[in-house]
Amino acid sequence: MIPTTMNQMWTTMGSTLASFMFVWAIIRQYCPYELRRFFEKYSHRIMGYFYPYIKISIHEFTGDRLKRSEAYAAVEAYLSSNTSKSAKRLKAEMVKDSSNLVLSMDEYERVTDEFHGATVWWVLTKALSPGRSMSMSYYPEQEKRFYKLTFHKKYREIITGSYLDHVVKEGKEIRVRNRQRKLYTNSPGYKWPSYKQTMWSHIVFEHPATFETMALEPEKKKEIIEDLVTFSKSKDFYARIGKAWKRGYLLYGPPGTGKSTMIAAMANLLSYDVYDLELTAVKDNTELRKLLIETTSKSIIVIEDIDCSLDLTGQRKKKAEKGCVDDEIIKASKERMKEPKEEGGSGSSKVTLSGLLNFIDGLWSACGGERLVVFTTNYVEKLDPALIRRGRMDKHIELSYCSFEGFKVLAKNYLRLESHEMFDMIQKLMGETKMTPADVAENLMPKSPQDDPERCLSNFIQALEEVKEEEEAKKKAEEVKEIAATTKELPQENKDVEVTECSGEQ
Ligand SMILES: Nc1ncnc2c1ncn2[C@@H]1O[C@H](COP(=O)(O)OP(=O)(O)OP(=O)(O)O)[C@@H](O)[C@H]1O
Ligand SMILES: [Mg+2]
Repeated sequence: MIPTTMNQMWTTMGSTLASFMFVWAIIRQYCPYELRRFFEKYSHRIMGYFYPYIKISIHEFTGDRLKRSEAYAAVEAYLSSNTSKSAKRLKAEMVKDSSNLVLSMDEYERVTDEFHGATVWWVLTKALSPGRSMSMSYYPEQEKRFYKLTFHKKYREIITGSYLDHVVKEGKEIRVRNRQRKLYTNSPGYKWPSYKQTMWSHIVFEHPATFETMALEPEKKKEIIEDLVTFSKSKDFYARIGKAWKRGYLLYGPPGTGKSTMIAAMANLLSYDVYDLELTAVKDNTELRKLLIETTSKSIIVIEDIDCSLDLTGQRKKKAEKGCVDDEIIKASKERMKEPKEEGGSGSSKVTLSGLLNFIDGLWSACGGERLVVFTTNYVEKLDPALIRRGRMDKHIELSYCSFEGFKVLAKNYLRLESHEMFDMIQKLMGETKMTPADVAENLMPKSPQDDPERCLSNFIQALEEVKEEEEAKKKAEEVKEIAATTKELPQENKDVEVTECSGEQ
């Protein structure tokens, strides 16, 4: 009895559908456009009464088509991790910079997911993009891809209330876990517009430096780490106080004191990407702004040796004296550009101090959020105060010569020694000399297989003694020079006195 009823039901449904399709084909063929639209609209409504399922689409690109949707990327990550076991047709891709094949569901593949008793179906679909206009012709993608989520209307609240949040949250976590961090640099001589969608080139960021391996006083290290971690967790705080979620760090100190190493340690601590901005390769302020817009959140924007990048020092004073600041800087930059450049340099940077100031904390700098801006310099006193004032460069960190505490970190890293009888001697010598962490590290490095920790330590003591002797000799030479200068000046002073006296007598 039941099979007969089922058969009858299927037959009725089939014939109804066939009639509907027939009518629809006729309407499509012969009806004017307005009537077709009208029919489409109402047929969807009618279908809505009988069709118990709800569909949600998550498109790959957002409205302006320049930026990939974060929701799409999160869903993609969620599905490739959670459903690749159940999908029957999988796509294997060698993701750029990765050595492994990454599996994800193939187009039109349908996978099922369960959440708190609700069953949902995901399909990856594509449709032709309506934006195949001339203006978009240089974008290679012409197809709109989107995920379609289907579920019964009785689960509406669960799905829209918590399932979608769960998918996006888990997808984002998966992306952060699997993410290979990148080191970006701006390519000189870049032409815009071009087939490339970004002005940055990148490689995988693989620097091994960490705060643990950095030679730094423990309190200073702790303070910097706490500052960074607090920043990374302060999204709500920055929103509450009405400030863009970014922070500036100025790292200054002599060469070889660990400024670049600290940037790598910062990136590793927070799992941020690094944008190493070569300012001399940036054509002008507009290009600088474009570069800024293209940086992503969770990143560190670095300008190394800011004092050498462009002639940005003390230009504000000249403004008051000579008029237009920009003209002065452009002139200075041009002079610099006449000098032989490294290969690849654009040789025509017109970036100005005001452009750079806007880059750091102008209106555009707020887009994206969660970014650190780091400047390094060997000569902090050369920089324009406007560039490094608090608010732009919020934290100034001086990296200086190696302390005994710093040496202990390096001895642990390089020689696996936490203490040794020679340490007292080293502590005394380090108190009397100035050696950069880079030099200490080099001296502790074993140079041959026979170099055991003791030999490395005695080599280091020898190096310290040599530095001490050099410093003492230099000091003595300076003292001699000073004495010579004063004794040279003396007769001159006496002569003046004599002349005065003579003239007084006359
Ligand atoms: N504080 C430090 N802790 C551990 N290693 C250090 C430290 N400072 C320097 N080094 C070692 O010295 C090398 C040079 O350091 P780094 O490039 O960070 O110096 P820098 O301050 O950026 O120099 P410059 O001003 O010339 O750019 C690094 O490869 C690192 O191994
Ligand atoms: Mg450096």
